Formats: sequence, structure tokens, C-alpha cells
Amino acid sequence: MQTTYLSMGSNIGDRQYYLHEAIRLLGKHPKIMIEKVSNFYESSPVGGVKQDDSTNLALKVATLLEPLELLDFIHEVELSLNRERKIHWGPRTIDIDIIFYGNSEIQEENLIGPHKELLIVYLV
Ligand SMILES: Nc1ncnc2c1ncn2[C@@H]1O[C@H](COP(=O)(O)OP(=O)(O)OP(=O)(O)O)[C@@H](O)[C@H]1O
Ligand SMILES: Nc1nc2c(c(=O)[nH]1)N=C(CO)CN2
Repeated sequence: MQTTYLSMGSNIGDRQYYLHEAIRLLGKHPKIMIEKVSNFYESSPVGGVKQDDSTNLALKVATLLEPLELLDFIHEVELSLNRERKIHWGPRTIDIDIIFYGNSEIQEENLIGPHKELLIVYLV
């Protein structure tokens, strides 16, 4: 079992709905246990793209999934919540990032941990 910290953000449509739904869908996975959910924080856009304010939060999760399995499942949850990938750092119904996966340092082609941008430090 690994302790993992995730961050989530939403800035399109019903942000509260997307965030609550993402937490619910993650928690339904038999190998993911949601341990703590932070407050919801409103924030102005970080980065160069002009877009609406976001709601962000952090989650503490215990998981039996390997890092890439967790990433795959996160992508499934994002897709089921109408996530579209159009603009890098652009507006999104839901964005879920793996901030820390246990104490591991991960350097895969499609997964880097601790997360390189650590946006959570500023936002949550
Ligand atoms: N720690 C991580 N957590 C989540 N995704 C990660 C992580 N490290 C690398 N990635 C990769 O980054 C990609 C994230 O891109 P996403 O589609 O969310 O795009 P983006 O909007 O361009 O970037 P970002 O989410 O950083 O704003 C994912 O497909 C994933 O493979
Ligand atoms: N306030 C805020 N700004 C952002 C966010 C975010 O979640 N919140 N996510 C981004 C790309 O992932 C870019 N900018």
C-alpha cells in the first residue's frame, strides 16, 4: 500500500460537480482508498493562458496500484468527465495530477514524480 498525494483542478462548467464526481469515481476503485480531502480553493489562473479562475484541491490516497496503473485510471476518470486535451495548461473540466507517489522518484516517459510543476505548492 502506498500513500499518494493527488491534486485536482477544474475551471469549466460546474466545477464543484466535476471535483466531487472525480473524488467519487477514484474512491470507487477497489485499489484506491481516499484518506483525506482538502478544502476547495478558488484561484486565479497560473501560467500564460488566459482562462477562468480554477477550483483546486488536494487528496491523500492510499493505493495498491502501481504508478502507471494509477495514471491510467486517472486518465479514465478525466475522460469520463469530458476532459479534452486541447491547449497545454488550458481550461479543463477536470485535471488530476500525481504530486507524490510514496517516496518514489519516477522518471517514465509519461509519468514524472514528484510532479515537476508542483502547482499544488502555490494553490493548495
Ligand atoms: N505526476 C504526474 N501526474 C499526472 N500526469 C503526469 C505526471 N507526470 C507526467 N504526467 C503526464 O503529463 C500528461 C499531462 O498532461 P495533461 O493532459 O494534463 O496536459 P497539460 O494540460 O498539457 O498539462 P498539465 O496537466 O501539466 O497542465 C499526462 O498525460 C501524463 O502522462
Ligand atoms: N489556478 C490554477 N491555474 C492553473 C491550473 C490550476 O489547476 N489552477 N492548472 C493549470 C494546468 O494544469 C494551469 N493553471
